[in-house]
Amino acid sequence: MSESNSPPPPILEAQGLTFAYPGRERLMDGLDFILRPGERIGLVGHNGAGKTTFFLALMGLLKPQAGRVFFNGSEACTENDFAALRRRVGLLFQNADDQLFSPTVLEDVTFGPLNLGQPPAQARETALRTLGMLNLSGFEERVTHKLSGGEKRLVALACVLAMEPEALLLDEPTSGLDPETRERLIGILRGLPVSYVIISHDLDFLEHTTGLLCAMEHGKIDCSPRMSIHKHAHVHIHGDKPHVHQE
Ligand SMILES: Nc1ncnc2c1ncn2[C@@H]1O[C@H](COP(=O)(O)OP(=O)(O)OP(=O)(O)O)[C@@H](O)[C@H]1O
Repeated sequence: MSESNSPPPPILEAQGLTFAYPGRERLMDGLDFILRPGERIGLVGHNGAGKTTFFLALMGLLKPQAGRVFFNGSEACTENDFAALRRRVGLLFQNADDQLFSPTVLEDVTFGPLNLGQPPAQARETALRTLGMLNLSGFEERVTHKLSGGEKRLVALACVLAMEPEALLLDEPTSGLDPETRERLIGILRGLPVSYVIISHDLDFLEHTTGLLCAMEHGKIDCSPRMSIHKHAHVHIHGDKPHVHQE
């Protein structure tokens, strides 16, 4: 097969990640994971399983004791490599306050495009367009720290999307959202032309926004087909494990 016919490399790949916080048991123990172009993955697992920690390792925000991370087929080794990865992969933090730091919404959403080198007028345009896409027009001059929890979450998502990322890592995006906003988020995610991984305990949300379900347990991630959410499957929590009834 000629090189041009070979499939594109995974957007993100983790090989053999191993990590423990000092004095704690291992949260990742030879963990492998692949996000391919076009894939939308739901990641479930009990509280404290290490899902957020895994995202931080993928982004280079935490250094595993062993293992490798690849971005578009190239290994990310240095801090510069991970900085480049972070310009192309958006992480929505579990806590929106970790994402928002500017006085106003517009300043916060403009920060990413400016950082990517867009001239101020273009960065402002990008930010306004992104806010509009999320139905947040009119929020531009709002004081970020005075927003409600759900509003903060959407503004944090706007900050991530304004960078026009190739892939998204979303850590519990529905927490704090009312049913209407949650529905709006489902529509937004379904319309995005990006691959993503969503950590969530909300299996109904994952059923609507992802095509593959993976579970993190005992330091590894299992994405075997039996975990997939099928169109007509009934999904619910069985014990602390996602449980899928086949037709
Ligand atoms: N900086 C830290 N130092 C020590 N332990 C930590 C640190 N950060 C997280 N932990 C612990 O590591 C474990 C895994 O945390 P993590 O947030 O990755 O889990 P999670 O699967 O995302 O959980 P949840 O579903 O509750 O958000 C937890 O027991 C947590 O208390």
